Amino acid sequence: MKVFKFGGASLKTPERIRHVASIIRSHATSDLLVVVSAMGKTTDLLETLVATNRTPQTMTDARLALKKYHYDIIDALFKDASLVRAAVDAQLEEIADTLASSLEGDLLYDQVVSKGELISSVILHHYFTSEGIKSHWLDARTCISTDSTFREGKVDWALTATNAQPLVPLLKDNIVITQGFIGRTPDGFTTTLGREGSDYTAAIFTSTLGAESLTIWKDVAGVMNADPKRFPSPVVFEELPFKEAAEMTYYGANVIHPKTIKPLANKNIPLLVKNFDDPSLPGTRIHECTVDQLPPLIVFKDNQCLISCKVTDYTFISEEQLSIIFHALSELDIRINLMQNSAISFSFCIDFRESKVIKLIGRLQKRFEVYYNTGLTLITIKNYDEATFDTYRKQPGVMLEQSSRSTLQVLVKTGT
Ligand SMILES: Nc1ncnc2c1ncn2[C@@H]1O[C@H](COP(=O)(O)OP(=O)(O)O)[C@@H](O)[C@H]1O
Ligand SMILES: N[C@@H](CC(=O)OP(=O)(O)O)C(=O)O
Repeated sequence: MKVFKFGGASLKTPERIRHVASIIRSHATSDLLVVVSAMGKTTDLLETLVATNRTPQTMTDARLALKKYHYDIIDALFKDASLVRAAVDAQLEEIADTLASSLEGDLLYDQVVSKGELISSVILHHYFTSEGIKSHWLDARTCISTDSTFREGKVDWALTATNAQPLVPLLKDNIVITQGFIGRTPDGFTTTLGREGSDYTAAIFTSTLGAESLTIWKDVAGVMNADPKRFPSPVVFEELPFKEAAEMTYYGANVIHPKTIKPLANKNIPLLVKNFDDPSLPGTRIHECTVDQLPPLIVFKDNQCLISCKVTDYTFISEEQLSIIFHALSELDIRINLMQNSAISFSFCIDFRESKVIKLIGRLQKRFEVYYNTGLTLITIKNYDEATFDTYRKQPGVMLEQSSRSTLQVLVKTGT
């Protein structure tokens, strides 16, 4: 069996959804698990419904936009849209009920933001069925078990593997369509696996079911040495070792979610990144291989925050102080993207998630003088050559820089 994953960019219009059906039809009508994300920018819209600065007006606008966007897609896909409209309405009503409940914070976020995938998978299931593709709709939450770390659910692999077993016979006669990005806690709350986490869901199913491959369909020709939205003509890799792909995603190449590689590499299952618009293109095969002489890989990670902790009494930064900082980071589940220390201060760069950063700074201020900057981009150049090394070091606004024999990282001021 195989697993296919289609992201929001591949599902954003009725034409693209028709194209998804044609890709599926040309590959198989059974032994295929299809994982889908929310359509287009739906997840961003859902986030505005739970944002801390939401106003009645932004909420009304977002609700109307959500309904109109999905209705327009449904009306273009179905002759009789009433059944599918009703299914979408049911999800929208659940969102309204949840927003009116006493839930709050990250728990509320996950109950609402998870709805995008539920809506898109219902529409696709009905569309496949109307097109004669035998499709079974699966609620991914009945398989993907997580703990209660809302917004970043940690997967219970053993339970998930047990939950997924009933899929094996089901896949013999149908394709199974399910949602990326979402899971469920033991006490029945929905969790999300982190923004852009549908790739990870697809890898979990692939690994758990022992599928022969995972294909992620993207709006690019494959994995490239730089984001084509930032660079005019990057090189497309035909193949890439798991290790290189894992490092690229770790540094922030958002073509694949960082957690996707490990479950596949551990079971030696190839990951194919294929072009959605032109499936005849070879795409990129990520697997166990060696590739000589990779070109410089350039990765931009936006929305970074630099925090500097300075000791106040001229003591040098010691293991004890570092342990206080790392303990706070670990308790708040924050990952460091770059770090550097001097005699009396320790600086590190993390993703800017406002609520977490505020909590972290509050804790660190008890022991240190704390300074921070936001609106930064971390640029990583792996396998740098002389030209790229010079270009990136000399650009304006560099706040922190670090290089090893093969990798250069610069943290640059880009926003406010
Ligand atoms: N190294 C890279 N190679 C290819 N695409 C990249 C790379 N880095 C960033 N990207 C971006 O990733 C995008 C695809 O990811 P994404 O928008 O998350 O797709 P989806 O919605 O299908 O999950 C591309 O449009 C491209 O701009
Ligand atoms: N819809 C979620 C999960 C996801 O993975 O989406 P996409 O596959 O479109 O990146 C998000 O936008 O974060």
